[in-house]
Amino acid sequence: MVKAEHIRKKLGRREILKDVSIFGAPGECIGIIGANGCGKSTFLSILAGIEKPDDGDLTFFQKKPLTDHRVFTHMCGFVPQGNPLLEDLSVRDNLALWSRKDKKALEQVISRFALTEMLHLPVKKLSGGMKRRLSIACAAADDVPILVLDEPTAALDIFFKESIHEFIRDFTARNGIVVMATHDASEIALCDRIYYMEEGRTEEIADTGNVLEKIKKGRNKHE
Ligand SMILES: Nc1ncnc2c1ncn2[C@@H]1O[C@H](COP(=O)(O)OP(=O)(O)OP(=O)(O)O)[C@@H](O)[C@H]1O
Repeated sequence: MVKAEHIRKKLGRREILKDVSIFGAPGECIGIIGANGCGKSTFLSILAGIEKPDDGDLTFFQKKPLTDHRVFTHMCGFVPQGNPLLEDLSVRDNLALWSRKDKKALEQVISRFALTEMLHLPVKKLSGGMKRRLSIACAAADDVPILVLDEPTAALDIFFKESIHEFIRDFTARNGIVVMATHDASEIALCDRIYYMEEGRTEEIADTGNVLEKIKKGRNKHE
């Protein structure tokens, strides 16, 4: 399982995260929603080991990543909001760079993400949708049990969106845990558990039918 408890984080002088807690069991897709700038990306980068929290704790399947950083590497794949790929390198080289897998296992990832045709291409020649798909393939290449995705399908067309949603469904069906920030209603529908973030705090939303109403209220408060 994934557990974040009472995470706090200051950026500059502002305390962006004041008390953020989430829980995810194997096979669950966890959604983090909330208005722009509420701190979703900051929290996800802590969950993926990119940033350190000022306070609070993380547990990944009884292991403590904050005291043993290797736990992040072995258990967690991360797709940040921006493009993490090296643009001048080929698709194959990006996959090899991100993964510790042997050649045979890598071939399976290439086939699962339908990347065969473009392996030799430099990343800079790919469309935005293909780059996103490749970023997720890189994050998932090592068969990690946890995937942290920051707005995985933002700005993608319906075809790419659906192919990434299919991957998320397949990953959780194989008992993986996905934690993702999203503003997308079709993605919210994929989630088994949803946390609403506002003013640096999270609240689990029991009635997922209420989600859009909640976002609207939060937005009005800030206008
Ligand atoms: N390095 C930094 N120093 C100071 N403030 C920062 C820094 N990085 C981000 N912030 C601020 O922290 C707040 C939270 O940003 P964050 O990107 O985590 O929000 P978000 O919920 O992911 O937003 P969005 O939905 O737009 O992606 C924002 O107000 C942002 O301006």
